[in-house]
Amino acid sequence: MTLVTDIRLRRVLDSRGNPTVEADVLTESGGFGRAAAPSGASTGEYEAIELPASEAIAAAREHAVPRLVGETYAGNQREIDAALRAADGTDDFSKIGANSAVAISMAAAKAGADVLGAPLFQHLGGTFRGQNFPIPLGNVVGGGEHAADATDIQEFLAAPVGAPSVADAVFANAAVHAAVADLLEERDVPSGKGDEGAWAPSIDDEEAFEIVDEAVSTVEDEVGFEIRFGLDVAAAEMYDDESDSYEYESAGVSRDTDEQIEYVAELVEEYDLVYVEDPLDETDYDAFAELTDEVGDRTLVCGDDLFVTNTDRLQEGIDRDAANSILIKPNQIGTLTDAFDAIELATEHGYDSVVSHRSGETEDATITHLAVATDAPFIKTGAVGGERTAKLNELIRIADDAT
Ligand SMILES: O=C(O)[C@@H](CO)OP(=O)(O)O
Ligand SMILES: [Mg+2]
Repeated sequence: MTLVTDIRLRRVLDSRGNPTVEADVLTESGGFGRAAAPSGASTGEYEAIELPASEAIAAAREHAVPRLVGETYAGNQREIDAALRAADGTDDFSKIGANSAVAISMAAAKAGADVLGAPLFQHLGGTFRGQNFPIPLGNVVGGGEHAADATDIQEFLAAPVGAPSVADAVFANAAVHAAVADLLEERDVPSGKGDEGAWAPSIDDEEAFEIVDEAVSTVEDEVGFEIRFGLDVAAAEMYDDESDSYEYESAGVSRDTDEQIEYVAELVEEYDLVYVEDPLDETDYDAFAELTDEVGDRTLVCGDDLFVTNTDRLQEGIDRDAANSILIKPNQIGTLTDAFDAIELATEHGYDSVVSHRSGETEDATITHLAVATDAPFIKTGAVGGERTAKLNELIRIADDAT
């Protein structure tokens, strides 16, 4: 029934206005799945390779499509993803592009779910999924690679940890986003938005901490449940190899590795941060381990560029006690199978998984289903903006049993 009978690939727009790969997968019994690849700006050095969309499409048509059509079953995700890997033949999908691979992988999963008549999260995670929901981490202020002339820290993320329901959590993050706008206006700070819809004012990190802290407290008082916040430092982007230091350009501050560890530990303390992603360079397992030793009992120390959803890199982190959570981005590794394997390895070793969007996104909501399917405690997918609300609204629908 789920025999793949056709795969169509096309270029569509992502949220930054760049071309990305969209895949349609059709099956023998009329099953249909469509998915599109997202795209990062602060990409990790060890990520799978994204090719220009037209190149990725041409390569996938030549090498992957003939191996999948008439040969594989959309209901068998491991078989689909193994065929994609075999068609590519490299470790990093540099032949067909991780963008083609992930679009086909996700579209096949949707086609499989369509034939079975099950919601995608249930097809991926089994019949007992759909009872627990991830807490959304909402980007409310940001800079780094996502906006010019804004904060050095890439993302300040609202975390409605005490929300009684998914919808309450989603609306709380939007309210924090709105409260930040009010505070910026009070301070006469003009602001546009960055790639993920977060405010991107021309302020330094210190001022951003004050504003986000106040916005979170204000909304917490309004809604009556606990809201905390966290960070994606994206420290690899500010790390300078030659001087072995972290350069905070808007504040005009430079920190060596020990100072960076102390600085982040102090931030965790002062703001009771619930989450700290990529606080250190993507190659520095030792520094990650030191910080985790200091604050890992109080906060999630999450590896994004450090682990790049790769089980080898995660295993190394586990062996070295480098962190206590992993960011999961299917396009960083190329297939849903690989993303699942990373989540399973993480869970086995007590690491929390945070399923994540990219800064360049589409209306595709596969990551929401992946988060529910794997019982991930958090999902990072912005707070506002159509390509972000596509995921958040899907989460509300899943919780409402309406997918
Ligand atoms: O660093 C990150 O975590 C992501 C998503 O927020 O950004 P990008 O997609 O640019 O890598
Ligand atoms: Mg990150």
